[in-house]
Amino acid sequence: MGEAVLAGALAAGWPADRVVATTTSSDRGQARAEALRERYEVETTSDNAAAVKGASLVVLAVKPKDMAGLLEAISQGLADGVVVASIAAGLTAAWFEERLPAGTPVVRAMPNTPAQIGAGVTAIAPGAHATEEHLALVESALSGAGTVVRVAEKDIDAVTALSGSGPAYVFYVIDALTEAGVLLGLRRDVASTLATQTVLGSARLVAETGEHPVLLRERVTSPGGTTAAGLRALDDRGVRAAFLAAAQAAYDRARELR
Ligand SMILES: NC(=O)C1=CN([C@@H]2O[C@H](COP(=O)(O)OP(=O)(O)OC[C@H]3O[C@@H](n4cnc5c(N)ncnc54)[C@H](OP(=O)(O)O)[C@@H]3O)[C@@H](O)[C@H]2O)C=CC1
Ligand SMILES: O=C(O)[C@@H]1CCC=N1
Repeated sequence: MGEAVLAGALAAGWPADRVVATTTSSDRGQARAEALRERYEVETTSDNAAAVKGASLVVLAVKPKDMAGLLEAISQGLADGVVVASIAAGLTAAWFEERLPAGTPVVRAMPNTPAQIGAGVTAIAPGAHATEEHLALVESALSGAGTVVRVAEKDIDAVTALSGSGPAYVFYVIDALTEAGVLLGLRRDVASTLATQTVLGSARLVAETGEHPVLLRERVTSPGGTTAAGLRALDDRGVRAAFLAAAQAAYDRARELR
């Protein structure tokens, strides 16, 4: 996810020669550093404390369990006026503020993996010391990865459950539709193309017409036709309730991560 944020910042016009990406010093981390240098022509290092010196924006993209150690390593070296943005699930702005020098502006961000192709959606929310100017800086870094929306921080766990985790639900649907096509005798590659383009086209239709999904669904559903039969099977199996339960479970899990 950190790489997607990096690619987005460069796409948004942040100059590569002013961006430093950090990795671990493990073999895997070093291989990743080499790949990042080749792909993006940015400086890389495994010295987080050195990387943050003089930075105006520090984006933290490690797993929640690794965040406390990372903050310990960088806190002393942060420049005055730096903005710290975190993309970690669960960890609140207050959690960061407790571990950073007093008054550090913190912005919480929740991107999603379509950011890799500039088609992500990211919600950002200010911590206690973050101003409009700080939010605008973070937004400018993330805007190359897709749409950016602003929310109150109390809503970030809900965002995590919906759009942060959401691509996985959609991939699950694409995979299930592909299997359904195979079950009905279609070749796997044909079924995969049909399932993928159906999800892509339907999402674009919602986004580009601005019409309500219920109305668009009704237009597909001819009286006494095939779609009505298919939708009844989804209702009979509680698929809508399953999506609500999935979002609730993801939300609850985000709150357990702190
Ligand atoms: N995946 C997703 O869809 C989304 C993830 N997030 C959040 O993004 C964060 C990262 O998740 P994700 O990308 O999936 O996880 P990954 O494990 O894929 O990425 C984390 C990366 O951080 C590196 N790392 C760990 N410690 C350090 C360190 N001290 N210095 C530099 N690099 C370090 C790891 O290196 P190594 O492998 O060498 O240990 C790894 O490459 C999480 O907090 C998650 O909640 C947010 C939105 C969406
Ligand atoms: O699964 C996770 O914890 C992360 C956060 C949002 C998407 N992936």
